[in-house]
Formats: sequence, structure tokens, C-alpha cells
Amino acid sequence: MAVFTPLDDAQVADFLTRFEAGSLKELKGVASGTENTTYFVTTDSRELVLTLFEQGEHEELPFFVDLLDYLDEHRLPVPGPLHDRDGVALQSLAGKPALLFPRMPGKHPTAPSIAQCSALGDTLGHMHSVSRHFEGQRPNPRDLHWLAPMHHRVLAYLSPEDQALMSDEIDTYQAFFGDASDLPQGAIHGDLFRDNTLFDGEQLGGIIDFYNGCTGDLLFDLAIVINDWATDDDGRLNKERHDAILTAYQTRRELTCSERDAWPMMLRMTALRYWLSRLLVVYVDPPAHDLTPHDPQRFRTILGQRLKGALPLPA
Ligand SMILES: Nc1ncnc2c1ncn2[C@@H]1O[C@H](COP(=O)(O)OP(=O)(O)OP(=O)(O)O)[C@@H](O)[C@H]1O
Ligand SMILES: N[C@@H](CCO)C(=O)O
Repeated sequence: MAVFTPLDDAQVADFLTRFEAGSLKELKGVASGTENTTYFVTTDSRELVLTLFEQGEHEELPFFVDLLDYLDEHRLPVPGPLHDRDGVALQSLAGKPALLFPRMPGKHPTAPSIAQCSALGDTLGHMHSVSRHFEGQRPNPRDLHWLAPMHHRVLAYLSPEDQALMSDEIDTYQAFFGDASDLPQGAIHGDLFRDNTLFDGEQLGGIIDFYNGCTGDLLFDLAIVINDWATDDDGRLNKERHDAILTAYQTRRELTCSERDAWPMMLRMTALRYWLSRLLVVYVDPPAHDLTPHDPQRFRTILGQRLKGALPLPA
């Protein structure tokens, strides 16, 4: 369940009077999600989503609001937050920071079609071509500066082989990427899995859940996408989906030579990033709720396959 803070109709009806968004017809708690309280709100004029922020770094919320406003202004399919009659987006409700969003159409794809992969690649390429100019700054909280110290916390739970693999990989990334990146920078989603998109048929209805959004290597975002969207059950890359995403992406933003050189290593590093974050959830810092955590082994398998090599990048 993802209603950590219960709200009643009267509270939400009153909250809605701050906005030009119509009056409450229906309020429905959303079962999925693990971090925030989410409600679907139907008014007499539109469909909305109300999010209460239960955890995390609330001082980061203005960055997320600015990023969503910026991408929305550039006509990307993201839920640009509603602003109240005074122009303020970030609110407080039931003692929690709160945002009201338009409800985007569609469902999360589980087995994305080639057309859906192309649509995602095209939109991500478009997003990166504009997000390069976004002025906000939030260092990537899951890059090598996080991986290197955090991996020590999970080593005790791994087999000797996996301990060696994880440590060797991090040494390899440090040697390869060094301290300063020469890869193109910009604002990134940071967690663009299938379950953070909504598709209405082949049409990408929306990209949601920007709470890992940050600034850093654009290639980091693209590698996360390929590892989730274009990987078969055995961890191998699925060539059709891989090529569809990367071809469509590059119609919007061509990869540079340094990105092409870094690509196989970035696929490995982002696979390890999720292997590690999922291990941390299982062993080190389990959440208070009883939802089944994501399987860390999935990304151990993906990393194993990426070590065998990447597919050629489409021209
Ligand atoms: N703007 C939106 N339009 C349509 N549906 C939405 C929107 N925002 C959230 N949802 C729905 O609510 C669910 C939970 O939202 P969200 O992913 O923001 O929650 P979370 O607690 O941060 O979850 P997660 O575990 O993915 O981090 C989503 O999976 C989606 O189904
Ligand atoms: N997308 C993440 C969970 C949310 O950060 C994962 O699959 O581990």
C-alpha cells in the first residue's frame, strides 16, 4: 500500500480551494508506490494526483518542482505540478510537503513493444537535448561518489566471489571515469524504469516519479533505461529493443565519441548501482512497510552479462 498518511474528503476538498482545479468529486488512495502517499483526485473539471512526501530530503523538493516546470514548459510529457493562486507549487497538507499534479494517461508497460521503445528513446533524447540547458543543480546522489563508500556496507552479505566482483568493478570504474567527467552533462531522471512511465497504447502518456532527478552524465540515464527496458529474462541485451531505443534517442541527440567509448562501462556501472541499492534495501536499511523489495540478484545477473560485452551502438 502507498497511503502512509490517510486523508479524508473534507481535507482534500479544502486543499483544492487553493488552486484553480475544480471541486472534489472523488478521492482514491493509490496502492502502488513505496515511498510517498499518493491519491488520485477527481474534480468536476479534471483528473489529478496528490502526493504527500513521507521521507527523503525535503530540501530537494524545490529542485524537483523547478525541473518538472522546466520540462513541462518544453512540452515533455511530464506531470508539471499545479501552482496555487499565488503561483506556489510546493504546499503543506497533514503536516507533510505536498504537490498536486495532472494525472497522466496510460499504464506501465511490462513487455514494451518496439514502438513503445522507440517512443521512449525519442522522448528521452528530446528531454536530454533540453535538460542540458536547465540551470538547477543537484549532484547525482547515486554516482561513483556514492557507490564507492556504500558498497562496503553490503560486502558481508555477499559470497567471496561477489565481494571480489563488486570491489573490482568499483576500482575499474574509478580508474576509467576518474574524478571529473568529460561526458555531456544535464538534468536526468535518474530512475527511468518501465514502472516510471505510462503508455496509452504506443503513445507515451507520461514520465513520472522524478524524485531521483539530478544533474550529471546524460549517459547514466540512458544506461539505466537500456538495462531495464532492453534486457531479457536471462540478463542479455535484447537487440531489437536496444536498437529501437538508441536509434530514436539519437535522432534527438547524437552520442559523442567519449560517450560511445564510455558506454560499455556505463552499462556495467548502472547495473551495479541497482544491485547495490537493492542489496541495501534488503540487508541494511529495510523500509518500515512490508512490500516485497525488488530482487538484487536481477542486477547481479545483468552485470554478469554486461561484463561479457555490449552490443554495437547504432550509428
Ligand atoms: N502524474 C501521475 N499520473 C498518473 N499516475 C501517477 C502519477 N503520479 C503517480 N502515479 C501513480 O501512482 C503510483 C505511485 O506514484 P510514485 O511512483 O510517485 O510513488 P512512489 O511512492 O514514489 O513510488 P516508487 O516506489 O515508484 O518510488 C505510480 O506507480 C503511478 O501508478
Ligand atoms: N527503480 C528502483 C526502485 C525505485 O528507486 C529499482 O528498481 O530498484
